This record gives sequence, C-alpha cells and structure tokens, in this order.
Amino acid sequence: MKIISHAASTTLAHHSAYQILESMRVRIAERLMKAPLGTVQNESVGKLKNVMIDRVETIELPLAHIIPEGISNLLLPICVFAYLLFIDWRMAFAALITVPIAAISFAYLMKSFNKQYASYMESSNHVNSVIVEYVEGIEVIKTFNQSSSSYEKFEQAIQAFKDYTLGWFRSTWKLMNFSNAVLPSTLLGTVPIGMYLYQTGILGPSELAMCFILCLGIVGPLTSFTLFVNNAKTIEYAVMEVSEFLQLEALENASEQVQFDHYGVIFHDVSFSYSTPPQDAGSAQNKVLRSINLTFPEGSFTALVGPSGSGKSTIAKLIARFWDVTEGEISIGNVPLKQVPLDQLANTISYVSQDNFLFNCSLMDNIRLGNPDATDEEVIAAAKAACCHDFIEQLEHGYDSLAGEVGGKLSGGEKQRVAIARAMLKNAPIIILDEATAFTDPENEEKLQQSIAALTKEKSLFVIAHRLSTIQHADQIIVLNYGQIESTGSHNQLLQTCELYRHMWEAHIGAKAWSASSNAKEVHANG
Ligand SMILES: Nc1ncnc2c1ncn2[C@@H]1O[C@H](COP(=O)(O)OP(=O)(O)OP(=O)(O)O)[C@@H](O)[C@H]1O
Repeated sequence: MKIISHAASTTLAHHSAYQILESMRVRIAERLMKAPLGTVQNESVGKLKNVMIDRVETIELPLAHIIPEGISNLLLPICVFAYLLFIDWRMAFAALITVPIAAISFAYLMKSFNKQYASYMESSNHVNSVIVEYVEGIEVIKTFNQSSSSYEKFEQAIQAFKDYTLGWFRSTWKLMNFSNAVLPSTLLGTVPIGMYLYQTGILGPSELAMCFILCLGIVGPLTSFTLFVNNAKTIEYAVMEVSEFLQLEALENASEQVQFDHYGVIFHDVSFSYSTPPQDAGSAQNKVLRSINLTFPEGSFTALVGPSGSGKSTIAKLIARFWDVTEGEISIGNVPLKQVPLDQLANTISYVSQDNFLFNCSLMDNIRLGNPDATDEEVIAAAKAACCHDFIEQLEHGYDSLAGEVGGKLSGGEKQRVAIARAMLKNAPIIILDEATAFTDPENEEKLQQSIAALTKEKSLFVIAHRLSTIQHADQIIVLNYGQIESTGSHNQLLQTCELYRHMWEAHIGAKAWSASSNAKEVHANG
C-alpha cells in the first residue's frame, strides 16, 4: 500500500513539476517574442540561458519532492503527536522538548540566511556568465592569444564561487550540526518524564514502550523540513529571475489588420534614445536620433550613409519596430507603425542585417523561412538570384546540408547571401538591407547588385552601406551625422553640396584605388 501510494504521489508530483517548468519556459519565450526585439537582443545570452534552462531546472527537485515528501513529513509527526496525546499528554509534550532548543539555533542561522543566499546566487550567476562568455569568445581569445588571461578570469570566477560556498558552509556548519543533533534527541525529554510516570503508576510498561517508540518518529521527519527552507529559497529565486523576464514590457500590438495607402515610409520629428528609464530617455545627450524628418517614397531606392555610430542602423531598426520611438512618429502608407499588427508589419518588411543567423536545419529550410509555402524550385530560384546556388551545390549534401554543421564553414558573404535569398523569397514590399552586402567579394558583388535590383524592383528599398559605390545610383541618399540629417540628395547633388559626403566619397574612392592597386601588385607578383 505504501509503495503504491508513494509511486502515485511521486508520479503526480513529477508530472506537475515538469508541467510547471514547461509553462514557465513557454511563458518566458512568449514574453521574449512580445517584447521589443531590441530589448531582447540587449540581454546577454548567458543570462537568458541561465534563467530559461538552469534556474527553471533548479525548481524541479523541490517541486517534485516538496509535495509528496513534505506532506508525509508533516502528517506523520502530527499523527504521532495526536497518538501520544491520547496515551498521555505529558509524554506528547516531552517528545517536543528539543524543538525550542533547535528552533533558537535555527533562528540564529536564518538571521543571515537571506543575505548569504543572495550572495550565493550572485556568485553562481557570475560563474555562469563567465563560462558562456568564455565559450562564445573562444575565437577572439585564441586570435589574441589570451587563453591564459581569459582562463585565469574563468578560473578566478570558479575559485571565488568555491571559496564563497565553503566560507558559508564553514560559518554555519557547527550550529547546523548542533541543531540537527539536538532536534531528533527526543529521548532527552521522554526518558525522565516517562520513567517518572511509570514509577508513579500512571503509565504501564507497554504504554511506556509505545511512547518511546513513537517519540522517535515525531521529530525525525520534522528535521527534513529544514531542507525545505533551502528549497523554498531556490524556488523564490527562480521565480524572481523568471519574473524579471515575464515582466518585460510588451510591444503594443494592434489587433485589426490595416490597409496601407502605399508602401512609402515617413519619419515625422522622430527622436530616439536607447535609455530604458523613461526619465533618462528625454535628455538630449542620451538621444541617438534627434528630430528626424524623412520620407522614403514607395518604390524608390533610399540609401542612408554617415559616419560609424551616426544612427543608421537605429533608423532601420525603428522602421522594423525593434523598439518604439521615444518622440515623434513613423508611418507606413499613412498608417502609424503602432496601429499595424506586428505580424502584418513582419510580412510587410524584409530586414536583412549584418548578423545573418542560420538555424540548425537544412539550408533549403533556412531559405524557406522567407516563405514557408515556397516549393523547392522557388527556393532554388531565390538562391540562384542571391548568388548562393553554386556554393550550396558544392557542399556534400547540397541544399540538405544542416546549417549548424556547415555554418562554421560558410564565409560571412555566403551566410549573407543565404539571408538575401530568404528575403527574396519573402517578397515583402519594403526591403531594408543593413550592410547586407558588406562581405561580398568584388566577383559576386556585381551579380548580387543585379539580383538585389531584380528583388527590389518597384519595392521600397532602404539600404545602409559603407561602400558608397553600391548606393551611388540610389534615388535618394540621406547623410546622417550625430543622429541628425546633415543633407539629402542624389549622389551628384551631394558631391556638390555636402562636404561630409564628399569626404566620405573621396575616402571610399581612395580606398578602392588602393585596393585595386594592391590587387594589381599581387597579380603582377604571382604572374
Ligand atoms: N542596443 C543598443 N543599446 C544602446 N546603445 C546602442 C545600441 N545600439 C546602438 N547603440 C548606440 O547608438 C548609436 C548609433 O548606433 P547605430 O548602430 O545606429 O549606428 P550606425 O550609424 O549604424 O553605426 P555603424 O555604421 O558603425 O554600424 C551608437 O552610439 C551606439 O553606440
């Protein structure tokens, strides 16, 4: 009977625990999807992994065991106490004589427990982040021959964690052992009182023996309750860290699909700051963009240029609504972005960034993400247009190659072209290319430019490029400087009117000439 009940309660408890874990992870993932993308990207991978996997996992053990074992550990002493009361109330209270002594020492231990546990969690989180950083940055560590100093940082974090844990243990073990030794020693109370009651004839020998046996079972289970204090803290911390993500502010999401008058984009007096506390966001020095007024007409090719850090990518991300603007308004086809449901916005815009993430599925499926309904032929046509068909064909498994396996073997340019193929397949009316062709070699660049021209025919194209030769035929070039518009015009107009653009162009032409002459020298030397 005991085995059956234990099996049933444990199965039930494990089932509920894993359901709670699953729902916590699903809710975090949902919240991450609803939060502004920029906010999510600002979180470190180490922290996200720590909370979603490790921290949530830590609560499985207490959840799965606290219910069946905790209940039996509580019920058993209550029943034993009641039975002892039934035999003789004095024996019942004598069995609890060690409880106040142990309670005092536990109370003393608990005085600093919260603070110690908080430091323990901080130290544990630090170790986690250092490990993830070490693994993520292994390429840089090796390149700059920093293995020993990075390993030192890694080792120091682990050592500090070990020292902290041992220090905490050392400071508590005497009192902890004392309490654990005293609490179950119920015979301290029951032997003298039991002997007295026996001698005075109040208890018979069988009752006395029964009391001695029962009192051994009253405090033992209670001691395991001390473990639950620790477990309860684990749950509290996991819930606290999970809530931080569950409370991420979600982007306002309109429910009604909207009708765009056209696919032109308008920035009306837009200012933006990355500062999260709203009181900091308004201050001028925190603003990355200041009073931007722009019009990207439908079906035209607009390029954004400017020095590094001038805010080009920020403008692109605001159109894709990675964040909401701090002041002003952005609209597409006369509809303010906030009124466009997020799924409709995602279908309206193709955003190809500098970081081209490939999922660990086949290259065919990676490209098909642009349009899940596309046939294999359509995927291959997009790959051809994006100049990635040839290198994919050369891979051992061609389009079936898993991106996770070949990802490390693909060059930056190849990954970028896969991302462009995805965007081609998506066929959205607004296309944003953020340095999307930056890694392309000269041989492929021309082909890719032609493909992009085909992709973007009659679409609103918005390109951020450092290589000005790729955007000199844009309908409109916007020069950005320190978060403000310096000038707007065609390539030729800007060469006449904008000093910053002229300098950038001269620097670009100079760099191109230098690159061409060094290539020529190389050819000459090889020849
Ligand atoms: N996620 C972020 N959180 C906080 N500040 C950011 C973030 N992204 C960019 N910034 C800051 O905003 C400013 C503009 O950055 P942005 O990436 O828009 O410039 P950019 O012109 O695209 O630069 P680059 O040409 O080097 O890519 C920079 O000062 C940058 O440090």
